[in-house]
Amino acid sequence: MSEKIIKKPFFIFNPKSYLYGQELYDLVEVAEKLAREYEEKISILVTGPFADLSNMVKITEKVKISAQHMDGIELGRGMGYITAESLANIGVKATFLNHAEHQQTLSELSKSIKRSKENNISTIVCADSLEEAKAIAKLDPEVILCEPSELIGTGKVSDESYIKKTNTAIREVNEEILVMQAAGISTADDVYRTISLGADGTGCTSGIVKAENPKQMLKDMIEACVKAYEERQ
Ligand SMILES: O=C(CO)COP(=O)(O)O
Repeated sequence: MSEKIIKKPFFIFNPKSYLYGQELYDLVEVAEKLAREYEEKISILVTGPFADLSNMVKITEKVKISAQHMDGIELGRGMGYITAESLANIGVKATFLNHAEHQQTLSELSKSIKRSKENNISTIVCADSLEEAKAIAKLDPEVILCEPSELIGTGKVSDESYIKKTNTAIREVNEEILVMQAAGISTADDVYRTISLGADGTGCTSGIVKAENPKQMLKDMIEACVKAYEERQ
């Protein structure tokens, strides 16, 4: 069993392929400062391109660094694949799986989740619909990210009924799974609303990388996550 490294509430900054190198590390350092300041109050994760992960791990202590994808193969043949061992070896603590921009079949997902657990890597598995979320919940990932693909990058967020329905459906299958709600999160108010509606965590890509001041937006979103969760308790 993998040791759980993600606690409620959590916030994931997921710069995808928008950023790399120093521009990315500058934001990772902002996230690290906040993770130290709010250590008891929030888990903060940042994903990165594979080539940047090792450098990101070196400049962080409290922020958990996540891969954007991981394959379920064993060590051996597998040209161009990413193994759990290679990520764990450099200190990566989590991985996204089945993102709308890097989809996997249920059978591939099941293998990736198994290999992640064998290597103490937390899994954040994306689901595009209520039905997909229920099917993925049976595979026992650490986090399910409910993220309707059509909202990604639009600045439009899931409606209240979708958030509540998916939160409940996942917890009915397995109450240990953490529920993340995202896609279209573009302001600190979006973060506050999502957590207030019962999500364990949320996150953002374009709302931060395209903001006038990405560092400030990252800070505002993380603080909104802490505030909403405290008020919910
Ligand atoms: O795909 C996403 C994270 O998994 C979200 O993307 P946006 O924040 O740009 O909508």
